[in-house]
Amino acid sequence: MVDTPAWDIAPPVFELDGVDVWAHGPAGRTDMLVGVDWTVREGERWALLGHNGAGKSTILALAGALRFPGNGAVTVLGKRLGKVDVREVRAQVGAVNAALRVPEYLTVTDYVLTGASGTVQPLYGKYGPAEHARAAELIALLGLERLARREIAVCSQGERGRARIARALMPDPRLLLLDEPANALDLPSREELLEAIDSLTREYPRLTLVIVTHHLEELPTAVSHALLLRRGATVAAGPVREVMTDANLSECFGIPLTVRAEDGRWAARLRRPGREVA
Ligand SMILES: Nc1ncnc2c1ncn2[C@@H]1O[C@H](COP(=O)(O)OP(=O)(O)OP(=O)(O)O)[C@@H](O)[C@H]1O
Repeated sequence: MVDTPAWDIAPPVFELDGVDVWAHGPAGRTDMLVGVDWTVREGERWALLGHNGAGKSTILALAGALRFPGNGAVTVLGKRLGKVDVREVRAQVGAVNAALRVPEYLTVTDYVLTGASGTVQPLYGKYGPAEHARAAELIALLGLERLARREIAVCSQGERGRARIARALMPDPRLLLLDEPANALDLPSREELLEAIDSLTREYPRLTLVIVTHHLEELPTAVSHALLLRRGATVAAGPVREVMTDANLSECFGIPLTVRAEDGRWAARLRRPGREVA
């Protein structure tokens, strides 16, 4: 066997080393993450899968430098949380959460431009030709060209979702976190969004992506790796084809599942005894 040369290994972008996270509430202590080790390297596109309450959002909060671990070490873009100014880290991480409100009165272009200043309101004096050109490029990449001058108020949920991603990409982040990007989208909107994410990864092959979802059907073909969580602990992590097995997914979601891959897209359904698919 030939060893992989060191220069072939992409640098880590996000690392968890023995991470525990917990919280204390009226009902006592809740363990949110338990002994999680995870390394995400530049250009990898990870699916982060798990049942409700598995700890997915907690991991995204660590990756976005929005919270600290109780035990263990978290390193984002080479910076160890707790030892650096988190604002420096946050500026290089794009986070997209479908639950966040988008200002309705802005046009798609103005909304995307606000990503350059990291503000809710546009700061027009701060946007020069470079920012306008980048906004136009991202709007085209996310398939929103026709809507560039349209107000967000009249955009569909799918269009808003793609605008959120374009906005998050304005500062040219090295790590992009997508929290349930296809949540509540109808089928055409979901497919447009997944196509847009695939185009994005072709255009920016060094961009590192983490996509959180409960549904395998909501994963774009670009996904290269998967981390499966159950009750805050890792079930499996690694290249998507090795990890997304019936056994691992069944353990992850706590029900017997049959998993299929077709043209890079994934689907899962309940395995019924005596009705196994050949
Ligand atoms: N502030 C808190 N205090 C106590 N428990 C919390 C707190 N925040 C989250 N939790 C609990 O930690 C666990 C992990 O939550 P997290 O939001 O990371 O899960 P998730 O996988 O993102 O879930 P979902 O798919 O429902 O969004 C859950 O059991 C949740 O109830």
